[in-house]
Amino acid sequence: MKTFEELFEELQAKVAAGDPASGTVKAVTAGVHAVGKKVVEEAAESWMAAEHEGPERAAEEISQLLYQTQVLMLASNLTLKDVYRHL
Ligand SMILES: N=c1c2ncn([C@@H]3O[C@H](COP(=O)(O)OP(=O)(O)OP(=O)(O)O)[C@@H](O)[C@H]3O)c2ncn1[C@@H]1O[C@H](COP(=O)(O)O)[C@@H](O)[C@H]1O
Repeated sequence: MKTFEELFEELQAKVAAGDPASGTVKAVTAGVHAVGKKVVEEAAESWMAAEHEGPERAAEEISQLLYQTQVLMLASNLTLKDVYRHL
């Protein structure tokens, strides 16, 4: 189990190191357009799971949405602080 902050720190380190085994590095390299599509896909899957598939499936899809959101932040050179200041 990891928190939102711990996951972002892990992904940031993988991107900074250019870890060749990392799916995140590949996704960030693919760019904002490709990552943005994954965010929209996971948002739709989260909605459908919450409405039709029950809480466990919804939690699973929402975790993927949070992950893809962090990938979009990295592809956009945004930090958690950049986002948190709008909360
Ligand atoms: N939380 C995630 C995570 N959630 C989703 N994904 C990836 O995002 C992609 C989602 O693709 P798909 O939409 O095709 O997913 P799917 O299998 O169809 O699943 P559904 O959306 O249909 O349910 C897959 O490649 C998943 O592996 C994730 N990849 C990584 N992480 C975390 O990021 C860390 C670093 O990962 P790497 O960068 O790959 O080392 C890992 O330790 C994990 O903690």
